[in-house]
Amino acid sequence: MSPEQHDNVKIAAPLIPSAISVQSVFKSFGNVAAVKDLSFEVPEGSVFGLIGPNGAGKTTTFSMLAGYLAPTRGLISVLDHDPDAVEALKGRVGVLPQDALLPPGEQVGAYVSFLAELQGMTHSAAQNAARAALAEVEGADWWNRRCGTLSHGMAKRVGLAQAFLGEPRVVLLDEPTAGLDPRVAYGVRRIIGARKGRCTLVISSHNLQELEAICDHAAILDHGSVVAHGSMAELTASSSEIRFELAAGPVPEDAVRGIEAVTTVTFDGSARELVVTFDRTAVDAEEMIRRACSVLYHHQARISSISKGRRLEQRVMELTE
Ligand SMILES: Nc1ncnc2c1ncn2[C@@H]1O[C@H](COP(=O)(O)OP(=O)(O)OP(=O)(O)O)[C@@H](O)[C@H]1O
Repeated sequence: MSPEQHDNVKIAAPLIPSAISVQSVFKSFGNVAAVKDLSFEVPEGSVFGLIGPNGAGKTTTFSMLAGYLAPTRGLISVLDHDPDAVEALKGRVGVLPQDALLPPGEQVGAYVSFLAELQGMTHSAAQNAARAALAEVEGADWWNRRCGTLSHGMAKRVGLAQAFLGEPRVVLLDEPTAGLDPRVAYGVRRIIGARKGRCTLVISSHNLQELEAICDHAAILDHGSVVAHGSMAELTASSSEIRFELAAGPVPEDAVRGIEAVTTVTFDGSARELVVTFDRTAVDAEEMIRRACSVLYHHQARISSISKGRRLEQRVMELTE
């Protein structure tokens, strides 16, 4: 399927203001078009996932949002400024690049507080901000450690601390859990999750389960273009589609089709999955589950599991090549 054939799921204009706006952005490297006609909005206060397979354009997009790369064409605004407006955005945007390296000979506390001073803080304010940021990533005890002695997971958390310095309004995280063992990755996810509601977070990641759990909005990229964007509920259709996994036994498809507000019913015999879509302006998902369960039980169907919508992973597989 070519990108042009994708049903570009554009959700209605956000009711909340955008922290980041990307409009018709193109980025080429020589004759390689890394990003083509990219447009999406990141609602203020959201946790926004940048999703896509290898080569989709995530890092290029991330680098443009962070002001590291200029678009070839199009408009990006971060908190109503060009992303490279260093002075205007100083202290208001925190960035964790994917391969951020710490200076091995520097002590953690001195390094993080130096970065805080670069944001314009006084020496004592910078020390306080560095202590607060390190405490947030559970690294308060590392103040006197040399960066070069930290494990990969600790270094990633120091990277997060520098991105959180001074309560930025926007935090950009590129692959924050890549290469971490599951326990450390879990800890990093917990730290990021605790930031929810305090700022706008943009997270680029390959880990779709992680993004589904943590993000409330996302853009799915493929071949340099956005193939879908919107709230996680919209992307996974969790408010308009119910999936029933049925154990061996009757599958009363027609009876389910007859339920008021049901729009389509399909049954995948190999997965034994009954997929019910419905008019969500007429009923909510919980009411549809109640109605469908009642019909399924009445016809002696045996329900193994019920889920709302598709997994993000499934949606991404459908939309990307
Ligand atoms: N500096 C560059 N010079 C030439 N081509 C580039 C450059 N940076 C990226 N590209 C190309 O642009 C396209 C998008 O790359 P990008 O790194 O943004 O994708 P990605 O989604 O981050 O991929 P991955 O998940 O593998 O990191 C790819 O085809 C890549 O080869």
